[in-house]
Amino acid sequence: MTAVDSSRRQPESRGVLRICAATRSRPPTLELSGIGFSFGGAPVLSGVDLVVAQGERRVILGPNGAGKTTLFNVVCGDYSPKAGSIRFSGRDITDLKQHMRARIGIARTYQNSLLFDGLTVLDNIFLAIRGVRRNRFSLLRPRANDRDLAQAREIADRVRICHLLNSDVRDLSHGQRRQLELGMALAAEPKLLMLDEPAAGLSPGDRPELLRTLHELPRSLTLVVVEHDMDIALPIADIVTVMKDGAVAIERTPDKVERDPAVQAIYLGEAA
Ligand SMILES: Nc1ncnc2c1ncn2[C@@H]1O[C@H](COP(=O)(O)OP(=O)(O)OP(=O)(O)O)[C@@H](O)[C@H]1O
Repeated sequence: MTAVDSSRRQPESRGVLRICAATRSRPPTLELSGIGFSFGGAPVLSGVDLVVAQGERRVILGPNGAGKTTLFNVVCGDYSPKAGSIRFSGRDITDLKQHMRARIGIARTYQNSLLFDGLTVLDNIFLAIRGVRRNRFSLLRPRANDRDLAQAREIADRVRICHLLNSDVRDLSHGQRRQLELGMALAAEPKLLMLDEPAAGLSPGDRPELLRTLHELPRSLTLVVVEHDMDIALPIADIVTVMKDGAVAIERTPDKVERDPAVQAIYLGEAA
């Protein structure tokens, strides 16, 4: 992890800076500095500083309403921050449009499914690939040896649903739909992948599958994950950021999170 402005950091962050020398030595992929956002007059994010190194797995925890999803929306361009700046691979993207952020390598999933019901798994991934290509408006039916179709099959394999290629997505289980969403986010070949509660609603049987898929993602990919389920969150995290009241409250390595009294106090609604 790399500090945006070490003079403004909480004392808790210094331990992480020492511990995470491995990730600190890599260049930052995502740098948020002083991010502020409000709905109407109600502040939701204030002074959020966050730096995620290339290839790092960052998990963001925090109680309901802490601002985690809003932060995702600001990074991906769904919302414009009212204050602060966003840098991606060294480039200031604070004012860049959402579709351009996707094109330069930022992909995300949402808490709720965003799939093309009525189409097959293969069609969904194929359309996600074509959606980020410059020639995406081609009306020609793809040939059997189409490069994008081959890539769609590879992605289905990577997210463990290659046996479902010809299934209508309406017939998939919730867990299979979440795996497909992950595949569709990977279709853009992102540098930064942001997953919003990937384990939400998964059955106990689906969780190990998700965990395996996340572990197998290439280490060149930077991952930022909001997840309430500690059994998913902690095994994949290099660093855990805990948010409270729209700000970063704590940064820890995953081994220090579960028994940390300050983290427990945040979840129990006490002063940290
Ligand atoms: N569209 C909106 N309009 C007004 N207020 C909103 C809107 N979306 C979120 N909020 C408020 O902003 C705050 C932060 O919400 P957000 O969804 O970012 O929190 P979160 O940490 O992701 O919570 P959860 O874990 O429940 O998903 C909450 O108080 C929420 O009620």
